[in-house]
Amino acid sequence: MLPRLAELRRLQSCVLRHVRSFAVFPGASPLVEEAEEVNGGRGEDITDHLTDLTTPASWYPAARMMRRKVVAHMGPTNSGKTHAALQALKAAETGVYCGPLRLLAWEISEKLNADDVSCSLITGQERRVMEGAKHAACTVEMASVSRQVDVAVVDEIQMVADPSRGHSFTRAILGIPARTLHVCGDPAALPLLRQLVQDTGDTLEVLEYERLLPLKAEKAALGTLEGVRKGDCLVAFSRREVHTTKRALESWGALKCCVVYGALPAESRTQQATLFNKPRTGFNVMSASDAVGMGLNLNIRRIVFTSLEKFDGASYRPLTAAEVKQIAGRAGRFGSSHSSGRVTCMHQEDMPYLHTALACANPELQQACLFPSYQQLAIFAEQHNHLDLSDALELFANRATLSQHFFFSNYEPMHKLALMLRHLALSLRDHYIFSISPADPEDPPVAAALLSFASCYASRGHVSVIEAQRWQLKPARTESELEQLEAAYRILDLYIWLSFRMEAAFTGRAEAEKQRKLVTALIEEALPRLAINSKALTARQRRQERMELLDVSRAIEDHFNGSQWDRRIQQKLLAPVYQKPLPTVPIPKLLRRSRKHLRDWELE
Ligand SMILES: Nc1ncnc2c1ncn2[C@@H]1O[C@H](COP(=O)(O)OP(=O)(O)OP(=O)(O)O)[C@@H](O)[C@H]1O
Ligand SMILES: [Mg+2]
Repeated sequence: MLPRLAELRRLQSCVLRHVRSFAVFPGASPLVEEAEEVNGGRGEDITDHLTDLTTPASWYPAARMMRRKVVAHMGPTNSGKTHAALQALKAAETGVYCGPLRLLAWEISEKLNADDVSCSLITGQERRVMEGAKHAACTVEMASVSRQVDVAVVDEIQMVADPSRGHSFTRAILGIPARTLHVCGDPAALPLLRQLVQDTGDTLEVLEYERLLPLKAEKAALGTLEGVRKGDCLVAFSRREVHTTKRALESWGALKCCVVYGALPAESRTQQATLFNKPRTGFNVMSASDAVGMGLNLNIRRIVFTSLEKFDGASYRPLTAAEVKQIAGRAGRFGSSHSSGRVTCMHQEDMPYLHTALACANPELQQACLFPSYQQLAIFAEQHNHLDLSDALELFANRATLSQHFFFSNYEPMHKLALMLRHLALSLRDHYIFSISPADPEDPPVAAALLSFASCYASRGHVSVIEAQRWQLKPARTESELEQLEAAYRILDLYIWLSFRMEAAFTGRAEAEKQRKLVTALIEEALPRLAINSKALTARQRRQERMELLDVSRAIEDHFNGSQWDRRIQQKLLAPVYQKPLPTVPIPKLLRRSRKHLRDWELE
């Protein structure tokens, strides 16, 4: 047999082996499966060009077999874009909605089911498959690129330029095989969208929208909290400030304050939004982080920025104009009880920047984010003497060639997790799944949980939610106990996410979902009751807390660098939260007790 042919045969079997290793995830609805698409259509020269990412449109054979009609709904926030796209989705025989947040996917699946369009919900952590449903609402990462539908909606497409998650939007826009693909987003994304549609050979129709209700920037800043009125949403950029603002507002007794922030479970954010939106609940103002910027339909009269700076993981930076507008645009939603939206700041010195940001158009997006599929990485690793995932990722990123309209995704978080796990006996596929999981390497308890899940899995091939993590589920009396509950939620969420991808090993999903529900109830029970006041911590306690966090992050850092855990620090990290025995109180009783708290201030 010709050597070339032998080489090809070997490669072909290698591709098939990797494709098969990524079976469609059990429980996914027929419309949705995740990232196991075949990197098809490139046949014999796959090794030479494996890191050639210059033609991503050719990665999606199912979409290329049809001439799709792309409809772009372009406009500012609150201009009816999603609403219009949903009308087409509801009228279609089959369809899928892809959004950036679980909250949005939830909201849309609720909306469609309420309108008698049976719609499944598929996110990384939820599978609510409705019997016979021909519609699904999913997070964009879960979009299928091999199942054909009549209509697909990809919402918030300006996120195609997001350095970490943008590649999922690029994959959805290039690869969903929909007869009609509706995309909604900011007009700044239009020139780049035109380029993507030109690459795919589809047709493009552009619909432009105006804000449905005016958004007015006030002239003067609020100055102090005394100026806060019902319907206001105060926006801060740290969990601590959100709670401190809540505490300060409630200290007068006139206002009851809901909270929304990223670390809060999605269910609790919805519950807080409902408390805020419904009349006569008594909760008439909101203290929120930028998590309020997308996904929740809120009855906000005015947005008050307590700051126009945020910490982006490395340093403090001013909000971009797009971020200011995304958040300000939440005021005065069409259909809410307000005839317009208003926006201001707490401090007068921020007002000029606010006015400038609101007045300027968002800079046009130049490039879409791109990341290789699992198959490409797996074959590349195999072709290079079976490199482990972290090395393969680095080498691939260094060698990748892209066209001028794309940039390589920020793979740092995934690389850190891959490094942390590289000493474990994991197959490439399992190492990849653990490394793309929604564990934030900068989130010590969750990173520690991932490490223990993966260690359990590598040594025993099985991970029960009770075995791998032990935490105390009890009503939170202090802010740090509330933070522990929020961490427990994220760890349960991570376990459930893994259980959908490694079902035979993570067998405690039902138990984890029950505990996640309990933790959510305990968090929601604590929020209105907890007197959180960062000043309550003495300077010594605050210093101690900061030292602990420093110790912990140093331990995690050591781990990333492959050195041994510092046993003392590991005990410090794991002992306070995870290694105490579960409460003797049986869970249902604890849940009833929490429910009793819930009833005390439940909605009328
Ligand atoms: N034609 C309409 N009839 C009734 N309600 C509408 C209509 N258009 C929009 N709405 C409602 O107005 C609100 C804002 O609309 P929508 O969410 O579609 O705006 P958007 O442009 O997608 O906003 P964002 O950019 O913030 O996502 C929603 O509650 C939506 O249901
Ligand atoms: Mg929208």
